[in-house]
Amino acid sequence: MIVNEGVRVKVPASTANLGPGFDTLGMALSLYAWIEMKPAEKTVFHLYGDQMAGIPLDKSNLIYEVAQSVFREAGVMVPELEISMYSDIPLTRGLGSSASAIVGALFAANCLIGSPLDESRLFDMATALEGHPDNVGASLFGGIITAVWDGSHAEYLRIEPPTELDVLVAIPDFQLSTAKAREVLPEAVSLRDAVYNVSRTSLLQAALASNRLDLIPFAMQDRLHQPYRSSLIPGMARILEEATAHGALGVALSGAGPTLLALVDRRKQTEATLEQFLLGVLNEQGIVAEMLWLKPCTLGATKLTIEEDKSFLEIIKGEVSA
Ligand SMILES: Nc1ncnc2c1ncn2[C@@H]1O[C@H](COP(=O)(O)OP(=O)(O)O)[C@@H](O)[C@H]1O
Ligand SMILES: N[C@@H](CCOP(=O)(O)O)C(=O)O
Repeated sequence: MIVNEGVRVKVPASTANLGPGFDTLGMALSLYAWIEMKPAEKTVFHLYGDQMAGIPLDKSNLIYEVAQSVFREAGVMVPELEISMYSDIPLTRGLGSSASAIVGALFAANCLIGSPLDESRLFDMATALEGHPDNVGASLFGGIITAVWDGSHAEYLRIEPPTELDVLVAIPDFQLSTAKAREVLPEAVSLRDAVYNVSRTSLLQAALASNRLDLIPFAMQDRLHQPYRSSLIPGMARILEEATAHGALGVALSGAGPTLLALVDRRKQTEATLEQFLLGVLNEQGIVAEMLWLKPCTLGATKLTIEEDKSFLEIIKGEVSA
């Protein structure tokens, strides 16, 4: 099998659990990570950007481990790698940094050895590693992903995001790991709560697939995880309750939090009011938050052409400022 000299890939962030779609419905967002992977004499890492603090620089690094799982699966040996990564996706905030790292590593490693694994296999491997398909599906395929996972295989349908949909995220200045945010969830829920979520997830998917933004306010609520996680994010309960009165189509915890995400109809021009409301509520609770306006990202993981005369960092600088 041919091992290429090097590959560069770009991967979007994602929001999991979109509205009522707990562990099911994800959307790719216009915030990115870039990875360069090359075979090397000795493994070395170059991590750039404010978001990479604390990431291991040895073979326990997630990107390295995931790449090796691709090589094992394909029956190829590439034991030593030079890995460069730059990311604008904040760590442990509910915007899918781990999913983007897993997908980026799988995709880059597969490209490096001539893409012997198909997308479906990469999706299964990514879901097994992440534990749920919504984040990794969105980062791999882009757009809005509705997915099921049977423990060994993930199946999905990709929905093209409505063109008028904007996304506001409020990213609190504290981390909340997915593992910690899963500990507060109950083992079982009532039939009533299950029906509450099933009906809204069905309506939300149909509304997104048919450009019916007007139905989103009736379909974004959740009873499977948000009520239990609410105590971990001061101000969240009020934001979930009142954001639609301040111009959001709907609001949700992004992934396992602490980021809060609002869906907005661009034509309504409610940006300033909504932003002030979200920030005001969080500030009242003593929480500093970064507010970012994003768009749904229609592209998933993408291989970039390597321009021989440009370094990894030059490419990133060009992309980030574009
Ligand atoms: N580029 C990366 N390289 C190595 N590990 C990463 C990378 N990005 C994320 N991770 C791991 O994923 C963890 C965050 O995952 P998680 O708690 O699921 O939050 P989220 O995915 O929402 O950011 C980080 O603490 C780190 O261990
Ligand atoms: N469905 C998962 C989603 C975790 O997403 P992340 O972006 O916070 O890693 C959950 O809610 O536990």
